[in-house]
Amino acid sequence: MTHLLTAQDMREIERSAMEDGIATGAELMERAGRRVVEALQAEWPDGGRTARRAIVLCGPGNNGGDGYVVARLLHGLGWSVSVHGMGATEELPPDARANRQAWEGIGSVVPLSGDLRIGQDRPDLVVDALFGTGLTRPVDGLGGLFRDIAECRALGCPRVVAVDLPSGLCSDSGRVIRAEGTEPAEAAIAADLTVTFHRPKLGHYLSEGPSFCSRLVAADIGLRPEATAGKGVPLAAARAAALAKNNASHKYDNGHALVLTGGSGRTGAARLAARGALRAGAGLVTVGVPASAQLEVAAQLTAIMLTRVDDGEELASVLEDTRLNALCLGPGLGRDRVRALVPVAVKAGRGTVLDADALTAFEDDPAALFADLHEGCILTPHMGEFSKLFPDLAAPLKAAPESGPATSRLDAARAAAARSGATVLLKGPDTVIASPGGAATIAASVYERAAPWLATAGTGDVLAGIITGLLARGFATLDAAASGAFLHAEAARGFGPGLVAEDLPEELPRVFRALGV
Ligand SMILES: NC(=O)C1=CN([C@@H]2O[C@H](COP(=O)(O)OP(=O)(O)OC[C@H]3O[C@@H](n4cnc5c(N)ncnc54)[C@H](O)[C@@H]3O)[C@@H](O)[C@H]2O)[C@@H](O)CC1
Ligand SMILES: [K+]
Repeated sequence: MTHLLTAQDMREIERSAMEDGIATGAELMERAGRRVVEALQAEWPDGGRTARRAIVLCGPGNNGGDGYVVARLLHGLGWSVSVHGMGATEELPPDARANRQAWEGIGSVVPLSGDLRIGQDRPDLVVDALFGTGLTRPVDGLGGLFRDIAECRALGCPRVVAVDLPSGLCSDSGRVIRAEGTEPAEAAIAADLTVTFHRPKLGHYLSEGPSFCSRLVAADIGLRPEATAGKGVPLAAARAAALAKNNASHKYDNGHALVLTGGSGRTGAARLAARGALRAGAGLVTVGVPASAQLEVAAQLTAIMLTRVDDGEELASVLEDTRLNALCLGPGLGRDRVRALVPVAVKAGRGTVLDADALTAFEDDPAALFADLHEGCILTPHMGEFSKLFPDLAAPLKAAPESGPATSRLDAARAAAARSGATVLLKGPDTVIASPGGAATIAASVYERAAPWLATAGTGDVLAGIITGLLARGFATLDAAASGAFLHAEAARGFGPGLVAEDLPEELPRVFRALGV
């Protein structure tokens, strides 16, 4: 399982490797530079043609040190290399200084100026080694150069390789560190390929990270895997063994999910969720319908059962059946029904997914919702819904982050989980899932797992249903949310272009087969 690290984690891993004599800083830097060159050769094998020209931009720290290694190695491969550097040689940290001096034995270092325009030089490659995990404030005075690089890159030349991280991007949040009023494109360099070291960082996966990194390679620089133990946040993945069913099991062994619908004309979202719960493997799924919508829903369902739930009292009596072990409220529920049904559902103490209306109906009084939430509850907001329930936690995500490490979506989800007492799944291409105790997972549909067709109406309802189905099957809360988000994205990827929400549950059998379930 891949774990995403913070900059602090990485510094600790590097420090312990040096203290334990695993490698010196100079060795790590040499390997880092070498891995970058290997990765760009593997990415662009056509780099073997003659007239290869690179501009290497080197910053004032160890990221810049890696850049001086890359410059030396590219020169050794016959490239024509120009180096533009920040800071004076004697001010650089020791390993970076040594590598700059080694480069100075080969060529010059032009002081980096914001007036540099790469369009005039027409290089094949720009190596961005300005800032990596040490970025703490907006990059100053280089906006014009960054815009120039972006404009040239948009025309197809040069290619841009980022060393460790695109400069300007915050390693812990994936947000561009920038002054209020500036655009991300003038505060960070978008790359075609990003080569990071040892393990990916949170910033490669969260927020703007993937769009600035484009392609991500995590290269081995000889740090021990054990050094990472206990560090980082795992990327969600599905475990075939956990998803498989026992051949001897009865339908009730796989739980009974109850999904509550809205009134007449508003039942589609809950039916989508119910179908998701059934395909995720719940033994039985029942939809709870108000009298006004009973006929409409009955006409649409076959394997899914139906029971009448008009108000809180009826819900309480339905829930006397303790075999109903997972509940889903929100999709299409309608605000009036939310206020009547959510408190009863939550107090029943079952695994409970609250989505859509079940969240926004508490906009005026989130504390009223949080008061009864328990560890079996999962809130599944997208950013708009999150802002309504947790406006103070959403605010720093909307403002330009002027210093690093910046508040991340993970920080916000963790704080929301702690406050609400429920697991919070904050939806996006970088879905973050946090439980009240601080445990977290990231279910990212980015890079080779991108699922752009998921951004369509009704897909969130299916996600709520899949998670409810997994809760019914007995998955622990965080695991249900993380596995549900993973399966949901895999179903979207498997179906591909043209996907609509109805396709997601029907794609799950193929996802299970591909996972070896
Ligand atoms: N940690 C590790 O295990 C390894 C780190 N390496 C490289 O070292 C990098 C981290 O190096 P550093 O910690 O020196 O940090 P950086 O090289 O990212 O930044 C250099 C320094 O610039 C200053 N700074 C921050 N924001 C600034 C801004 N906006 N304008 C001007 N100065 C600013 C800070 O004092 C910072 O320490 C990694 O990204 C990676 O490229 C590699 O050499 C290999 C191993
Ligand atoms: K960089």
